[in-house]
Amino acid sequence: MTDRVLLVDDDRAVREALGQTLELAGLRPILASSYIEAKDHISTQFQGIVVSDIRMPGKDGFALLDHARKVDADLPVILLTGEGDVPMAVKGMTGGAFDFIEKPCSPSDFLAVVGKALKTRALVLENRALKREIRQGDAAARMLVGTSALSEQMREAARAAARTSAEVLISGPPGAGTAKMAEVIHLLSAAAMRPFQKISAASAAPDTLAVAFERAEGGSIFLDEVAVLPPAAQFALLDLIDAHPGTRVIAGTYRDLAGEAAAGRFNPDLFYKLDVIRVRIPALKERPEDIPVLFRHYVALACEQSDLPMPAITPETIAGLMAEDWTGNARALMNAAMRFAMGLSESHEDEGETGLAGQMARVERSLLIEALTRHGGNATEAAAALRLPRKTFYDKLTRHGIRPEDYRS
Ligand SMILES: Nc1ncnc2c1ncn2[C@@H]1O[C@H](COP(=O)(O)OP(=O)(O)OP(=O)(O)O)[C@@H](O)[C@H]1O
Repeated sequence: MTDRVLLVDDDRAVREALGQTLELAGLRPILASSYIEAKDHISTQFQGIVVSDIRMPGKDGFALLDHARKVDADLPVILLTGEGDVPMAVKGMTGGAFDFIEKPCSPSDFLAVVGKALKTRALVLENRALKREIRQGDAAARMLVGTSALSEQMREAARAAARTSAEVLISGPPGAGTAKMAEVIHLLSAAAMRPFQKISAASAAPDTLAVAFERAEGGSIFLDEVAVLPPAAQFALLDLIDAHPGTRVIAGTYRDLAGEAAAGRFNPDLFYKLDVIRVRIPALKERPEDIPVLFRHYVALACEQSDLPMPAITPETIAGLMAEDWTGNARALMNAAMRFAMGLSESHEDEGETGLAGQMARVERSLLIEALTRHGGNATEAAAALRLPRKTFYDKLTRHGIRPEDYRS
């Protein structure tokens, strides 16, 4: 929301009176008494405008106007002038001020000028956000990394959920990215500029939930692992959802919530309230093509963050990664990437698996899993896809300890 007004005046009485006027109008003033105090609030992302007195001890309002124009030429600065100070006002306008207001002025005149400037600012920020989005792709493309068809389905699901304001239930194994998905849905939604609150359900008391709803008003609340929400908090959540229709609840779970409700371990009314839009995050082993992509992404990120040179990622490293089960999903892979970037990755040499035979076995294993996943656990179809006789296929499954039923969709 573009509702901030950086109000700069060395006269405390004026500052407080105008500040109150702004607050009464539902705006969020930041009061400053000098150039120095005001300066650091000014940035290209500033969600508001500047109103500054011209005459101040030290650097004056013109200096602040100059500074603001240098940081962000599209940031409206309104100057406050003394009564009849026309030459000052003219100087301000030629210096790029948005408008000027003569002191003393009525609250309605003051708010009219401020309102116009805020509207201009909102349009500029919105335009920039749109341009950024066009340049970088949307939040789903940027934040949900992966090239598999399942990844693309995930991004589409995020976009579809974001187009509505209904409750969302995200299911997925631990570490697979439920929290990330919730954030993406929020960022793509019409409430993107409102707050996003994340709560861990296991420790959530009714009071914690009430505070979160207050803070997130108009935005989204993400409840991590909602199945373990204590019973009292489950009741409170039902009421809070009804009392805050403008705030969206996005719940994450790695348990079967319908099953939990049927077994009497989860409030069924709450289940139905949350189960409006379903988004499933597949485990990493269901989309092995994403493993190298995610790994490279996080190695590059870790190197950038720690100012390290990007290490070479050899086909052997990739083969090793592909052969792992990744029960810890994206989180575990991300940690492995961080360790790798820092040269701390564990060596498999002791396991005697780095030779050609070991690497081929790992690749073979990942291909078998991939085929089973793609064919929903159907061994006949998976064997046909790999052009293997069924018997050979089953022998290989046994050798690798793979069970087709684990991949049934
Ligand atoms: N598709 C993805 N692209 C990029 N990063 C991802 C993706 N999925 C998950 N991650 C990253 O993996 C880590 C784990 O994701 P997240 O915290 O969302 O998982 P979670 O399912 O909520 O885990 P848990 O419930 O166990 O905390 C995060 O750092 C997240 O940024």
